[in-house]
Amino acid sequence: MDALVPVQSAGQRLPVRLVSASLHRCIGSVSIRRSVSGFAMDTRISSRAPSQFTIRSQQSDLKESLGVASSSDLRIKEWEVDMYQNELAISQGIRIRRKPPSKAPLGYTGPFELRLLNGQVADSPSNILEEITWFKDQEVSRMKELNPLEALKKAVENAPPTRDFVGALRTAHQRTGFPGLIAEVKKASPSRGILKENFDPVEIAQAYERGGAACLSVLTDQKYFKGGFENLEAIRSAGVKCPLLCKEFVVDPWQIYYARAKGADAVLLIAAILTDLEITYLLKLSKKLGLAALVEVHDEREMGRALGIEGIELVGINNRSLETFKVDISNTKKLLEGEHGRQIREKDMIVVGESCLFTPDDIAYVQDAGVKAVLVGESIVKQNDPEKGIAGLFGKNISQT
Ligand SMILES: O=C(O)c1ccccc1NCC(=O)[C@H](O)[C@H](O)COP(=O)(O)O
Repeated sequence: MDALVPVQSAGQRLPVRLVSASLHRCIGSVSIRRSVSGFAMDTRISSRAPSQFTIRSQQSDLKESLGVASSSDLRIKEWEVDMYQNELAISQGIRIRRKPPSKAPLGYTGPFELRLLNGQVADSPSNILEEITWFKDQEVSRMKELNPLEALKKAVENAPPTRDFVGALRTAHQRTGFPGLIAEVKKASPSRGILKENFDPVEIAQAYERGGAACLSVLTDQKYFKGGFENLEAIRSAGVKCPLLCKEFVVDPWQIYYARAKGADAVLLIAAILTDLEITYLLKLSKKLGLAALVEVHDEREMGRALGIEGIELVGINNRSLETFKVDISNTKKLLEGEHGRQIREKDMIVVGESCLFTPDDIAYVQDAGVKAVLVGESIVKQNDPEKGIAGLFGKNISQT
């Protein structure tokens, strides 16, 4: 397993001196906790009915490595690390909390007492993205029980090679003169409700491919988008050649392995819910597994963060705020102006214009702003014939024929 890169990345400022100092002291614990929650501990403890003895000895290994004496000390350490993680996220302008706030465990004394005493902490999600993120955290824990990491790693080793997602977008852009299309296979969304009643993911995917899509985006979230990993698998096994983006809310490295095992060629990393360190790490992991990563941003701050992270090839600008649902395609133009636009051109990154694109004028608008690819769902999935929907969107048949 890759070692985690240092917690404090270049240029990052933490809000409180005390926390900064504590974070440095805690780097060891953060790394341990991240590898614990992401990989080692959950997987080992959950792997097929371990005996009480195994669990106890694993816990005592962990206690030893953390230098704690009792289970209550361990709970305190874990809780503290979550709090540090929150501080780090806040310092990067991330508003989405990764978990519902929890009270300090009994016996805790330390810097977070001050925050808890001062702050009014809302314990229900502040917006839909936060709600999804909290739900995902729980869902992933349950899914890990059923699919331990070690088994997933074996599946990944035996999986067929991935397809070149970024290459397909570049080729389509060169071939058609239009932005390469990532066509979204989506039955429903929180903002728009049900988009297509008789939803057949394979039929839609095949129609998109015939219509000239370069890549497909497949919603795998069940609760909020009525998607599923079975759709990803079915599209892959039906012989669709377009590279596939697993459209998920990634909060844990385990999900990257899972996406790869289920046939994805690319994953989505949403800057609004992930810290710079997490994006850096998930990006490296994705590359290691042969997956492309689409890093999605919505505002100037997130774009600035993405540009500071080494190795990002694909940046998506979402015209929809995932917190308020407000849509505005001039967001793409705004984020590509000035210094950010200059850096993107210099690095030859592919920018993907995402959401709310309905007409040839919309496509021309985001293309003029500088995108080389677009991600489109609603306007084409809703059509009786999604193949024709693509021609309507571009004002032209963009298929090979
Ligand atoms: O679309 C939503 O309601 C939504 C809510 C919370 C998180 C993500 C959400 N959507 C993801 C997307 O942004 C779109 O699926 C994608 O960009 C395509 O957009 P569109 O062409 O407008 O369907």
